[in-house]
Amino acid sequence: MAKIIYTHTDEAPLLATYSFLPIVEAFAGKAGVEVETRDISVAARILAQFGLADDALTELGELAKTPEANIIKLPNISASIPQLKAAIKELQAQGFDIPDYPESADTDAEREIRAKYDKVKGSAVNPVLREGNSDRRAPGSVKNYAKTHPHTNKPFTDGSKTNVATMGANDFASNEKSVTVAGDDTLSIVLETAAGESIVLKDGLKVLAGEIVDSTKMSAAHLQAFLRNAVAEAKAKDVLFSVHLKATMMKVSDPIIFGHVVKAFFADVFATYGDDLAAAGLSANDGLGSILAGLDKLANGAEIKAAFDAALANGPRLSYVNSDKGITNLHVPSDVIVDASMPALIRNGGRLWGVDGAEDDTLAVIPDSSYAGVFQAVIEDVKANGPLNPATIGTVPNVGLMAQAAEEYGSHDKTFEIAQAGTVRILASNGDVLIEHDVEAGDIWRACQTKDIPVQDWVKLAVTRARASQTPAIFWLNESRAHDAELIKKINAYLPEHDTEGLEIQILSPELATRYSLQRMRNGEDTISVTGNVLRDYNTDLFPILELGTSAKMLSVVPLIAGGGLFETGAGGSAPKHVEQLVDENYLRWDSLGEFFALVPSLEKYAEQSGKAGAQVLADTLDRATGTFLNEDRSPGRKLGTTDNRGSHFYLALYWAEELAQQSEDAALAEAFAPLAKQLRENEEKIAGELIAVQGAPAEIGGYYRPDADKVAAIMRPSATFNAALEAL
Ligand SMILES: NC(=O)C1=CN([C@@H]2O[C@H](COP(=O)(O)OP(=O)(O)OC[C@H]3O[C@@H](n4cnc5c(N)ncnc54)[C@H](OP(=O)(O)O)[C@@H]3O)[C@@H](O)[C@H]2O)C=CC1
Ligand SMILES: O=C(O)CCC(=O)C(=O)O
Ligand SMILES: [Mg+2]
Repeated sequence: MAKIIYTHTDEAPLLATYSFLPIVEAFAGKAGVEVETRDISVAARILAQFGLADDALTELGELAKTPEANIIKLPNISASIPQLKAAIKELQAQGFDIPDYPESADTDAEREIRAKYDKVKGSAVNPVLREGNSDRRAPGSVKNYAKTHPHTNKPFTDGSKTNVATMGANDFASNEKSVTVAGDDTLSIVLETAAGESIVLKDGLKVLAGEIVDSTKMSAAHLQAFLRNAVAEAKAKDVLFSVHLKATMMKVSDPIIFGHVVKAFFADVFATYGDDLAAAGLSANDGLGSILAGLDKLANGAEIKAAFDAALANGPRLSYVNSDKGITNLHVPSDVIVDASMPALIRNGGRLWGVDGAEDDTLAVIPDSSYAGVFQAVIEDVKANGPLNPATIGTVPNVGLMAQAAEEYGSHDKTFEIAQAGTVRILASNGDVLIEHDVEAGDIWRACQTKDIPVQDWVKLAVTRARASQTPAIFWLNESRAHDAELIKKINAYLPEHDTEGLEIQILSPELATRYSLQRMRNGEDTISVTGNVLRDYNTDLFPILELGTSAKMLSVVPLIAGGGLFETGAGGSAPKHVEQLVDENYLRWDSLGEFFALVPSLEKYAEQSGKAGAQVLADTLDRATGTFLNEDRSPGRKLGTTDNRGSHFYLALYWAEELAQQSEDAALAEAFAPLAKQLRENEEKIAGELIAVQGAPAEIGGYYRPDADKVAAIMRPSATFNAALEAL
């Protein structure tokens, strides 16, 4: 039977769910729309590994491959190792019998535990559920709202020293090699060491005919040299030093690169004390925060702490995530995530925050050059032409290739920090060498796969969106990159299968595509970016943050290849700092517009799947209610004493109930909702008052990764009047 699955995730979206889901359930129930929930939070996923919770993620991953899928997916934590350890500790404290994260994996038992936790680590949900390509855009109503209520993109100062530093050679971009396999096969990845030993890194790697396979490496020696130069450059130019990686989504490669940055920034400390730190199991990959927290275990911990302090004082000035709490850019690998951090920097006039909280120009280090040029191109444009004006600029929606773990999403089990020098080869089952790279110890080698069906679907989606919105579509691909060159061949083969008459469709390198899109944007024109997986991620924070101030207001749909729907909420993340604010002052700034937008196509899909016309009425009325919500400016404010997330849900419920009461397609629904609409309208001031009255005091939720359900429900639903009205529906 048709049903909508609403996911419980983490952090701010989870808190918001405790307020919004009861409204959804009450409204859906009246139209006979079945809503179920599944818990895919990092805590639940850990417990599932040890048989202590249902494995909802595997279940939903299977469902996503069927036409029945109708899943609403809120942002979830892609956990770094420090986050994973914190979650484990919290669950143990709550009485769950789960093992510690093994620092080393020397025994079979340790390896087994490590393997379980590795399944939870990093971007573990999205690649499983995203069995389709991505369609993310700002709905017209949101774009119009942004034009009439523009946020501020600050100007860069004259002579701003902010720039991106990137390798440009000896990195993933420049070392890439790629092939398209002719037939179905099973590949293996083998390292032949300089001493002549063959080590199988991975075998049983199934590929399908027409699949693009690529591999590449980042040279550790060149990465270190690049980073030492970048540290020196930041010092010489007297700007802040900041690094921008994706240690969550690129869960194997990027924490290693992050570790190199920590070691380069604190080169002298590691030269003197590196062995002591390693012996104590303190890894640079986990960040400065983890190292500092573990120093008290060491006999010479105080001495090492003093060395870190001296390095911080003498090195280039480091950028800070939270200067009040002394949290630097290098503290936690998951604190600064490039998709959100670079646009936030650009929106802020190219400035980040230093040790004293003061803003300054920064050297933004993005080691791999595959996509760093996109951010540099935006910076150069804004320096030359001034900030982008949200009141007048066009929009850049995205069609992104990500289905079936396309591109970097599929690299997790094929990324290796090479232990010994030699040659890594990808071998066909008949022994043919498909790709090979010479490697040194410490190099990061990785392979990606991109299946043909997702590429066909992506090209089709691009043409469909270009046609539907009468907007040029630009494929952001660099013909001199090996993988992109293979993709371009496919695009040239598949585009003629579609009616592209009268449409502008081009292939431009990411840098040129950025400049072209920005130029059109400044003319008020729209341009679809059709990209691979990583640029999908980057562009769907970059452009929304510049256009709308946030990516929370995006419509984010994943038409699943098997025919079902995955409806994501917004394009941003789980906003950890919002949880902090709720706990400190009982105020939740999370904007649920993404959830409202997701629910409309989900209800439409349900109507199609179940044949229940009432679901379509719910969708249509919710769509109109969301329009009123925007017109009436009911999104949460940022400050205490204004409507927060809970208040915004009340207003949505009010407008939705009124739309339902007024519509004439379904008389029974109109009748059912008339009393609720009346009651909410009559009690508007009282309910809004009850929701604001609780603000200002700390809120205890009984956990961070697995908060206490009753406590959160009480905190997120504090209006007795509103609760009673919903109850009576
Ligand atoms: N789809 C998914 O599952 C995603 C998950 N993540 C995960 O989220 C975590 C945090 O990632 P991070 O990169 O810091 O990104 P976040 O988006 O969580 O944080 C950056 C900022 O985005 C803004 N923001 C995002 N969504 C909303 C919203 N609905 N309402 C209001 N503001 C919002 C806030 O910025 P401001 O102050 O400027 O308003 C927020 O502080 C990580 O674990 C990451 O892996 C990240 C991206 C997507
Ligand atoms: O999968 C992840 O880790 C994050 C994904 C993300 O940032 C996005 O989809 O925009
Ligand atoms: Mg993203």
